[in-house]
Order: sequence, then C-alpha cells, then structure tokens
Amino acid sequence: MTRQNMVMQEQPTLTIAAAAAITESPSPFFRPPLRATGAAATYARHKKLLSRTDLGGGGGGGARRATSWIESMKASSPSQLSPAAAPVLATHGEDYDGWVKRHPSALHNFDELMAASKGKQIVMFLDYDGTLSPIVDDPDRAYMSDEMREAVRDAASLFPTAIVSGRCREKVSSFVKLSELYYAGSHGMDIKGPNDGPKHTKAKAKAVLFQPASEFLPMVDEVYKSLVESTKSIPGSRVENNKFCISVHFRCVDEKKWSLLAERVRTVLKDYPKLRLTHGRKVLEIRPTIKWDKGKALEFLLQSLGFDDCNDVLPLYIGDDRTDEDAFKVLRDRGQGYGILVSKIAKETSASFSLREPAEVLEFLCRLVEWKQFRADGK
Ligand SMILES: O=P(O)(O)OC[C@H]1O[C@H](O[C@H]2O[C@H](CO)[C@@H](O)[C@H](O)[C@H]2O)[C@H](O)[C@@H](O)[C@@H]1O
Repeated sequence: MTRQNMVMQEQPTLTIAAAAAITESPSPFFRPPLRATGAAATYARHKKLLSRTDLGGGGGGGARRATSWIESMKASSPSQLSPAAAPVLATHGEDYDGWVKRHPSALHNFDELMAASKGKQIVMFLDYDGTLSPIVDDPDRAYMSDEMREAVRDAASLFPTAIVSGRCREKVSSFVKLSELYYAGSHGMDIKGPNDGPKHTKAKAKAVLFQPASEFLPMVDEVYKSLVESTKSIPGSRVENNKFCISVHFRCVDEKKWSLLAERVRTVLKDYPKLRLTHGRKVLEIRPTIKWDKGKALEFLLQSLGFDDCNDVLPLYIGDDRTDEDAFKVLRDRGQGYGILVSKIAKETSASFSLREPAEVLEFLCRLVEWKQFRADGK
C-alpha cells in the first residue's frame, strides 16, 4: 500500500504487519475446527461452495465461471439449498445441534467468556446487517431498533466499540446514529474514529481516518453507473453504491433470472481486472483487489486504540456474513478474543461462539453492560 493511499490525520505508530505478528497462547475456549464426521457428502460439497466466495474479477472464465457464479449465489442463499443439503444445514436438525456444540452460544457461555476477560480490556466489533438489524428486502429500510441503539450506546460508554460493515460508512452511521463509535464502512476500506475523539484508548488520543482504497473511487463510481444501466431491466435487482465497493442485490429477483443478472455483472466486470467479486447474503459484492478486508480493519483499529502487541485486550467480534469470517480468522490466528457468528443454521465458520439472531445480539450486549456496571460498583 502506498503512502498516498493513507488519508490519516494521525498515523498509528505500529504497522499492521507488526500487529499481525503478535502471538499469544490460545484461549481456554479455543476449539480447533471439527473434522467432518458422519456429515453427508452433500454437506461437504456445499461447504466447498460456501468457502468459494471470492470468484475473482471479470477477466476470462467463460461458461464455467458463469456456472460457478450461479452455484455460489445459490450456496450463499440458504433457502436455495438443494433438498439433499437442507437437512444437514437446517436449524432444528441433529447437525445443527452438533454444530452448536462446536460454536456454543455466547449467551449460554457468558460467564466463562467474561471470566476470560479478567484483567483485559474488552473491545467490541459489531457488523451491521443481520447482526444489529434484521435482514429485510429493502436495504434502505434495514433499520435497527431503538432498544438495540440504546444497548450499543451503553456498550460504547464502557468499551471501545466499532461498527464494521460492507455498507458505505456514511450510510451505516446514519442508521446507527451514534457519533461516539468507530465506523469501518465499505468492508473496512473506510475507517473513521469518533467525532469527539476517541475514548478508552491506551495510547494518546488519535483521530483516525483511513481509506486504503481511495484511488479506486473513480473506477468504483464508473462501474456502479454501468451496473445500474446493465441491470435495470431485471425486475427486483438493485445496485448499491457503497463508496469503495458495490453491492448488487438479488434478494428480490426471481431465481430464474439469477443467471441473467450474473451474466450482466460479469460482462461489466470483464473490463475491470482490478475489481473482484465476492458473495454475501443474496448479494454480489464488488470491491478493489487490494489486500484489505474486515480482518485487516479489526487489526488496524486495535492498533489505533493502542492495543497492538499486548496481552491485556479481549476483542469480541459479532457478525453474520461471509465477509465477517476474515475478522473471525484474524482473532483465531492471533489466539486473542472471540468471533461470535450470528446464525440460525450450521455454517462453516472460524468463529468460536454463536448467537442465533439480532435479538440474541441485543441480549448479549445488555448482559455485557450489566456485567461491567456490576463490576464497576465493586460487587
Ligand atoms: O457487513 P454488513 O453490515 O453485514 O453489510 C453487508 C451487506 O448488507 C446489506 O445487504 C444485506 O442486508 C439487506 C438489508 O437487510 C438485505 O436486503 C440484503 O439482501 C443483504 O445482503 C447492504 O445492503 C449491503 O450493501 C452490504 O454489503
């Protein structure tokens, strides 16, 4: 990354590489991924598909690539799973029970989790869609409840708290409406600290604005316009400009038209090898090929807060999407903190714990606040 790519009011002292090099002994809750046991071969095939989310840019590929796009669109949309795979990935099936043993509920294990935070500063990282707000058809109406906002506000008054989202930073902060938070929009490619300056930091207060993909702005804008034009005849499709990345939504598109949509997107991307495509929840996500993701954003924020190269921090990252896996993986690799996946179905994940839905995220945040206040009272 070049110096010009960094738009920072004050630069953190250590490099991201240095932060990534920190090693710690694995946490008492560390669970190595379970080897597939009696799970059906179908499940293995779907796991493979689900992990194949980065399908590269538009350059080359032809029919084989188009087919794999459709497969991935289906695989990342659980209701579209084939009947053969459905029982394995179903919410109430045996296999979900097995999965939840490997990724236990963060609520049921709350006391153990808090015990692991002894002597450590908790830092909260929260994804937005599907984590703080329920998934809805219209991305412009994905509001979080006042109750959830209150819980996030309370948490942020006690712990450094960041929202890490695929959405454009301005958009997600207009939904959350809390100026005291850190926001990492565009899958972490647009990071900004609280308006009034940071609280709870170990290091001297630093105002942060970090945009590692700024040189891609004109290209992303150009591609956004082309995608709007080329997909406008497909009913239900929707293109969202997330500033440093683009979302092409197919939640409201008839499944029979998915391949047409994929083809249109692929045709536009063909001329932009510096952009890549990944899959989210009924959404195709297009972003620069730079090595930056939610995991890098997490590391950057820990570093900015003065928590790199130290043992006395416990980052907790709550998210529901494939893009959150980059952050879960960073925590696993560092052996520090915990990823908490929000999911009602069994999913391949690097998260240690799980919560079923945003309502449980709310409960978890409320318990966290209560727990901290109780401790602060010296009880
Ligand atoms: O990282 P996130 O905060 O989870 O953002 C990921 C994408 O979220 C939004 O799309 C998703 O939520 C929509 C509203 O519930 C839903 O309609 C859509 O199907 C989901 O994919 C957002 O609109 C995207 O731009 C984000 O990339």
